[in-house]
Amino acid sequence: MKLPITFESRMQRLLGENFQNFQQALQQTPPVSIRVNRNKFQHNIALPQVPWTTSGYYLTERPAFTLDPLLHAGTYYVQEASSMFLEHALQQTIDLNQPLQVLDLCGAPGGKSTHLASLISPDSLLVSNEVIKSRATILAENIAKWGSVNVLVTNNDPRDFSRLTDFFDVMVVDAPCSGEGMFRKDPQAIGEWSEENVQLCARRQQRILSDVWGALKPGGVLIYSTCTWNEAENEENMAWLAKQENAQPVTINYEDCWGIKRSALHGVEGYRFYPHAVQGEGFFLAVMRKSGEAEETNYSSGKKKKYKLQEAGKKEKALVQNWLQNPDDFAWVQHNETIFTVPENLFEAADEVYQKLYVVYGGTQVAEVAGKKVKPLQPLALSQHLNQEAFQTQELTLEQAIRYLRKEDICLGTHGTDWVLLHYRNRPLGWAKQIGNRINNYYPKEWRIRMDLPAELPGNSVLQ
Ligand SMILES: C[S@@+](CC[C@H](N)C(=O)[O-])C[C@H]1O[C@@H](n2cnc3c(N)ncnc32)[C@H](O)[C@@H]1O
Repeated sequence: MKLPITFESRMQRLLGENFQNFQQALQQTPPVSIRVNRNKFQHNIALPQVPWTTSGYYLTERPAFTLDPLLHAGTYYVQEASSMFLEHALQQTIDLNQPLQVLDLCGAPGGKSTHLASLISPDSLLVSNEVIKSRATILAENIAKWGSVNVLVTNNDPRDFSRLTDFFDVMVVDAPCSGEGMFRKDPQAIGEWSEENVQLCARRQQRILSDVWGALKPGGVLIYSTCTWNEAENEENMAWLAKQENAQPVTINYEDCWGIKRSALHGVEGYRFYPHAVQGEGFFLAVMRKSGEAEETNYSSGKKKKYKLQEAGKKEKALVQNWLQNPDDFAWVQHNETIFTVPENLFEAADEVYQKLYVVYGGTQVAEVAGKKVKPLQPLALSQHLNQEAFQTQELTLEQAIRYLRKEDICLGTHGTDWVLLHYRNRPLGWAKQIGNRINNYYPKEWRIRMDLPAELPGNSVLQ
């Protein structure tokens, strides 16, 4: 691997005697890791654990993830191990049992957002944002697969968040960066690297931070991360924020044996992940707290409030409400023919977000209703709150599951005239409609597996 000279000399200065180990580590195969959705998969997992999270595991090799139906069922997410340090950083800075309003500003494809969705309490709201439209669609797909109901996916520019003053208790900014920490995993990134691009990224990150800073409550916490090592995009940006916006650095404690390097510059602390010292890719994280104290949130303006979220019609709701467990815990909302839910106690906060931002996906999409015709929607199949007893279910073999996920015809040898919830290893994958002895495949076209199949399908899921 040929590294740019200016990058090499900077790393030499940063790492001193460890530089040679660093260079050697860059020649090795990157570790592979997954994070398990404990709301969907509770069994013991006999794999080595990522030390800074309770749900991350290392695999010994990279399997063909796309051909594992359990990935599509949202039982795990393929995520680089260093990034999972977010969990430890959050646990050290905030009480995750209390109701929180959390923003993941640079959310796609969804690694940190699905992690946050697992960490926050059920009465907390996560707004997961992505500025690039096509990437926001992928983010929404991954959120729907994870199956949490308390997440809204938005597609907004950071500056739009100025409409939500003092709204969030926690803000995660996993900023677009020059990607030095990804050189091993993605050698193409080396060709795109330049000192000018580093400076450009650093300025863009400052712009992003000042655009969203007003949306963080006084006393709230910012978690800033990048997958790069230069100081301009990391400690220097945090020092700039401390000076510019009156933010205080927060110290994170952790085990020395984890191999994470603590850095300090201009009084700001950061946490650095190098491939020769940790089992993971390059990563930087810092935590800052906004000065001041939050005031109690009060959404009502005194006048009779006009909501953007419209209650579902009584008749429509009656047709579908037993499709979720504990239906009274949810506000049932209707937009045209689509019925979806958000947790009842988050309705006001969710409505505020719908009023101020462009929400591309919210809560759990349950059904489309037209007259007496109802069609269950894919996110319902993957929801953590689905009431499976309301449906006929059918277990698929691996081959049938892959055919279903490719949106091909499948033959089950069954008869009937109803919706069928298809399972793989007891976990819902999606819907089909039985019409006589035929099965209509309702897997979303945009989500289908497109890769060519190998001569033989891999027998085991990584979760076995
Ligand atoms: C490092 S990636 C985020 C990865 C994500 N947090 C995860 O864990 O899966 C950075 C994201 O920032 C988005 N982005 C690019 N330019 C941006 C900008 N000017 N403002 C906000 N986000 C931006 C990119 O589209 C990309 O999805």
